[in-house]
Amino acid sequence: MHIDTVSFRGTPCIRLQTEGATAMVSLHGAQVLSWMPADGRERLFLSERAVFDGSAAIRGGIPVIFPQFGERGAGHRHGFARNRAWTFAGVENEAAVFTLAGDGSNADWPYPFLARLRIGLGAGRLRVALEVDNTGATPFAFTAALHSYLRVDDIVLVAIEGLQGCDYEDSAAGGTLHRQHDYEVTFDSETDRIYNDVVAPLALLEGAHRLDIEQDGFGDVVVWNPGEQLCARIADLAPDDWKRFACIEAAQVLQPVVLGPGETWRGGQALG
Ligand SMILES: O=P(O)(O)OC[C@H]1O[C@@H](O)[C@H](O)[C@@H](O)[C@@H]1O
Repeated sequence: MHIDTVSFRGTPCIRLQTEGATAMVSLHGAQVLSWMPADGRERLFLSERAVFDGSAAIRGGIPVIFPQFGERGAGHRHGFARNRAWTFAGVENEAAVFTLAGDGSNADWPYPFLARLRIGLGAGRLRVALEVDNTGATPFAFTAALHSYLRVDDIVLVAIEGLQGCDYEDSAAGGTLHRQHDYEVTFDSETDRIYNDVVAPLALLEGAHRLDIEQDGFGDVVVWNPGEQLCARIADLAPDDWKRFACIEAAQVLQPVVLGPGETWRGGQALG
């Protein structure tokens, strides 16, 4: 894998290149901002209005959500990891490794930890894996997600396969519980769901395009698209951007991870 440091949209990034594919990873948040497989077609959505000055999370790419998903806890919405400077630690086993260490001084989540994000790239495949070590002396609990913003041409033509039969919490309808009866998930308004116990691989379909999505370690899948009305209220999205992405997140939300001293948790998402 060829690695160099570049400025992308004005923010310092590590660029990964192999077999004709390229990925840009921002040191801010260890966030993959761009992924172009060898066919040269960008697969991730990154908002033109994304903020890169650290004052907010970067809207798009693959934000790392840790140690709190959404507002399920006393800490920052979607956790602090997406707003921290991570360290590029080099390449190990063909994957670029980024680390973030906590010394327990964070008031909202006061636990020592070491997080590693491993990013592997192939001609047509991207794999992102999060590892968390408990480096302290007491157990801690956390929730997490790889919040992938997958780029589409028109959300109304998009379908997700692989969730039929799964139960989900509908966050856009007050957290009510439902079962996915239809074979495909499609989008016609705000969609914000947490599917649990997902085992089948997923696929994002749009016309002739298909993106396969696999996950391991993570038990849940979050599907999010703000729809037109919520999109209009999100400052770092353009009014039409809701048409341009579907978030399919490998997540561990409904059953928090509990990690004892010296233990490690791992979860990953592969796209391709
Ligand atoms: O605006 P944020 O903090 O990046 O969150 C975006 C969305 O992230 C999704 O994961 C949540 O399910 C949504 O409820 C939320 O709106």
